[in-house]
Amino acid sequence: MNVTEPQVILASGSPRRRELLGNLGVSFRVVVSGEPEDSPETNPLRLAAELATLKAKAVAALHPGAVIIAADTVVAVDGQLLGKPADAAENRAFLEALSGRTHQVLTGVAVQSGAGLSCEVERTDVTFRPLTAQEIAYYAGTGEGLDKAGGYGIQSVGMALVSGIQGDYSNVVGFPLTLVTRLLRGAGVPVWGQTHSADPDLAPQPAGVSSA
Ligand SMILES: Cc1cn([C@H]2C[C@H](O)[C@@H](COP(=O)(O)OP(=O)(O)OP(=O)(O)O)O2)c(=O)[nH]c1=O
Repeated sequence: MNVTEPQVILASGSPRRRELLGNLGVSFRVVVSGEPEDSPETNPLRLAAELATLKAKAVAALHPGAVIIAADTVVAVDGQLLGKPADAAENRAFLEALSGRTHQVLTGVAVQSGAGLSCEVERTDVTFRPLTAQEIAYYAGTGEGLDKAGGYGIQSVGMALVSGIQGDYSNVVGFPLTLVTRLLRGAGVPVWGQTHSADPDLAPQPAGVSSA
């Protein structure tokens, strides 16, 4: 790492986020905030932004001077919020709610740096094919969805539940790479060796909450 580059901290215990941030060629270390992810917020977009901001600020308070990046993923179907299922029974209930429908995956990304806090939310629409009771019981029995919002993992066995996706795939896995790239570059962190991009979609934008 160049000595003038800011120190980057990923405020997340998620192995998916660690792997995806590594793919961007960013040198970083991991510090998990341990903040409880509790909020009375019922709007999925605002909830994702609020929880990502909470995680980033908790770690920023302990590491002033570093650039902190945090994220939070929530799933919403027909106005119902689905977090991580508590057990296999709740995982089955989530899969029943998602079966044959299109749901929204929203990931809030918060970057705290000397320039302040930037937080935005990326949205991807995912459609599940209609599932039989046997398929729901089978997938819930794998346990794959228990540590994941919505109770499934699109990157693994759960891919077979999905009939369509509209938007950024990496967002569903919990780390929307186009948004992450833009926010990190806006905070002066090189991604693939660059702090700027000719692509207008990747140009730094004013801080705020928006959906794609
Ligand atoms: C829908 C879906 C979610 N997920 C994951 C992404 C997130 O890691 C997780 C949602 O929980 P989060 O609370 O966003 O993240 P986390 O608890 O895993 O990690 P941390 O709070 O420390 O950053 O669900 C998948 O991996 N695949 C999927 O298809």
